[in-house]
Amino acid sequence: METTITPLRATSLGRAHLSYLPQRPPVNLSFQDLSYSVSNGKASKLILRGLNGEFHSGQLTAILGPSGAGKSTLLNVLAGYRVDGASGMICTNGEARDLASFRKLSRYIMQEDLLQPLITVQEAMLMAADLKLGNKLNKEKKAVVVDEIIDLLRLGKARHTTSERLSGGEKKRLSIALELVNNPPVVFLDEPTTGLDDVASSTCLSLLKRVARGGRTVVCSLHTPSARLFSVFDHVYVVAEGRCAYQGTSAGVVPFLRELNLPCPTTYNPADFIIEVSSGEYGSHLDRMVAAVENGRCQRWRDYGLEMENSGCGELDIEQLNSGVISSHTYEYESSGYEQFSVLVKRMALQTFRNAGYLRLRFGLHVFIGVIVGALFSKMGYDASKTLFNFGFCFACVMAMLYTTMMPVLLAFPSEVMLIKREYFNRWYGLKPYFAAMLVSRTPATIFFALLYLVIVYPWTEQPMEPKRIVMFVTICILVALISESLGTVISSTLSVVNSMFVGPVVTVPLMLLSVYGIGNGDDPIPIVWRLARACSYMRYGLEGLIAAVYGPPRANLICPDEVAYCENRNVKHFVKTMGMAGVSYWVDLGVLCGMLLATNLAAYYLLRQRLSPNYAFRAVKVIGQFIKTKISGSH
Ligand SMILES: Nc1ncnc2c1ncn2[C@@H]1O[C@H](COP(=O)(O)OP(=O)(O)OP(=O)(O)O)[C@@H](O)[C@H]1O
Repeated sequence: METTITPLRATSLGRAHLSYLPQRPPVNLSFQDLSYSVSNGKASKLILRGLNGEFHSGQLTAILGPSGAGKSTLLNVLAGYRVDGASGMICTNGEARDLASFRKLSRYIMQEDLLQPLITVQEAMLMAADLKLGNKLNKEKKAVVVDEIIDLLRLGKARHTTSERLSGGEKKRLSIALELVNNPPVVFLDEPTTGLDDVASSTCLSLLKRVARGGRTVVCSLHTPSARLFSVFDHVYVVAEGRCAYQGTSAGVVPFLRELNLPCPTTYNPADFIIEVSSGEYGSHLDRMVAAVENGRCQRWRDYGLEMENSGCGELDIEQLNSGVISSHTYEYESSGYEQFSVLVKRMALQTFRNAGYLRLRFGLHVFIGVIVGALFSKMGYDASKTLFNFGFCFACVMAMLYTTMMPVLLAFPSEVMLIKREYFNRWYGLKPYFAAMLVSRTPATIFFALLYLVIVYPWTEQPMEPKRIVMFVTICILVALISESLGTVISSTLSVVNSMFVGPVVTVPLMLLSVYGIGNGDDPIPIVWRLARACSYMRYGLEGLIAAVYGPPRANLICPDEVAYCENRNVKHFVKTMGMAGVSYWVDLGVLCGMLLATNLAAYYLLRQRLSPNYAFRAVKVIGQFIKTKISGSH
């Protein structure tokens, strides 16, 4: 379908005045014999059992059911968030769903409000508009779109508040607002009222109903809504034990149950009652309910009471739709890779500068470590009686570069991945622009802090003040810092914070030990296995590079203090030989470090891609991992 952008008239409902948004086709969603199972290594567990149903555009649909019934799973499968393990047919407008095309048309708002921190509502909305609408609209029109959505979701008062300071309800509304920016025809929401009080839930649901009235298919999974909230829904789909226990209007619930000889007490909330009945609190009636609605096939209750309520979708003035066909949609992003890159760099830079506390902490940390290292190795650069200690200084620099850059990544990146996952799934941007923006935005800070540390320690420890040696030393330190940062990204791109913090040291300690393996051996050869293992340690190349920068030829003999009778390591060449680094070339080390930086970044990119959309090999590895985990936990 050609996406045309025309100003839309205000709807006759006078509620959803959205101008300039791309017109989209209405999307009716239906599914037949939908099953979903998970394998836990030993056996597979059937979670959804042959469900059928239809969710129409212009309607607000609730998926209800007892806890553990399969509501979120159904939503995940319909949204395409979970694909493996699903069987059956999912159709859009009567035709088999094409997942890639469907993802472009649908948005999934997850239970947790994963919002970019330190960005105001207005900024977040404008950035979302830049990413999702590209250059099809000029700045002024994008501002109009943003203002209208902010008004629609009543976020005007919080316009200049940063996302972490928003209330629970405002966060939820911002999550919804961000996904409405390019007018998606289908919106899925997992538990949109969780954590909200009754008033906030009511506001949220009536806003969603307005969104639906704009012609979108809005589907939410919900726990037990109050009777007032329940009546807001146009369509209710009850799931119990992975089967459909009711499908129809909210008004149809009571007569449906009455027909099955399950009269709802007049003072009772019908939503609570149908959930209690389906969960077996009044005996086992689930089979009868499932049979009465033919596991979701029966349409008898679909329009029940709609004439009375005058709220059927037939009454709607759905102006934001046109008659396009979905299948001819292009799968491209609305904005170019470069546009995505520049918006993301701007967003990341803004977040970095606003995070003053973190910047101050990082600044303080580098100064603190610089002072400690400087004091420990004070004036040892020219002192022939302390040459061995000066070697220790070079090693300390490698360690400082390793831990000061890797640890923040291990701590912060796993949460960032969750955010990327949401935005990537909802097609805000591609991974390449994101990854490039991440590298561009974080590298200057890494270089700045490495320099801050070196400005303290280099002169304090009296290393040679020759410009060439300084540049060589600084370059190696920066490369070690950048590799450590990328290695942190490799580790944390697939692991949780806890696991990352565990795996980080587990990976780096052997690399650290290997970097000093064979030191002091002089010319004695070390076994090939250890040589090969040592070749994998970037810290080894870092250490060699620093030694070459400081002691590489031409360097005069060191000064032996008067009070010391004999300085064994006065001759630099002799010292380097004793350390087993006689044949070391600075340029080879530099080249290998550059290669390793490239390799770690490629690995980080690959793993992040697999985390966001895993290929078969990666999924197989995950299943094998789960299998091993089950075996291990089963054997205890
Ligand atoms: N990956 C999985 N492995 C094993 N069991 C799973 C997995 N995912 C879901 N389940 C099980 O499937 C059932 C349905 O889960 P789901 O999250 O869809 O329920 P729900 O209806 O949304 O529940 P709640 O209202 O409590 O959030 C639960 O019993 C859950 O334990």
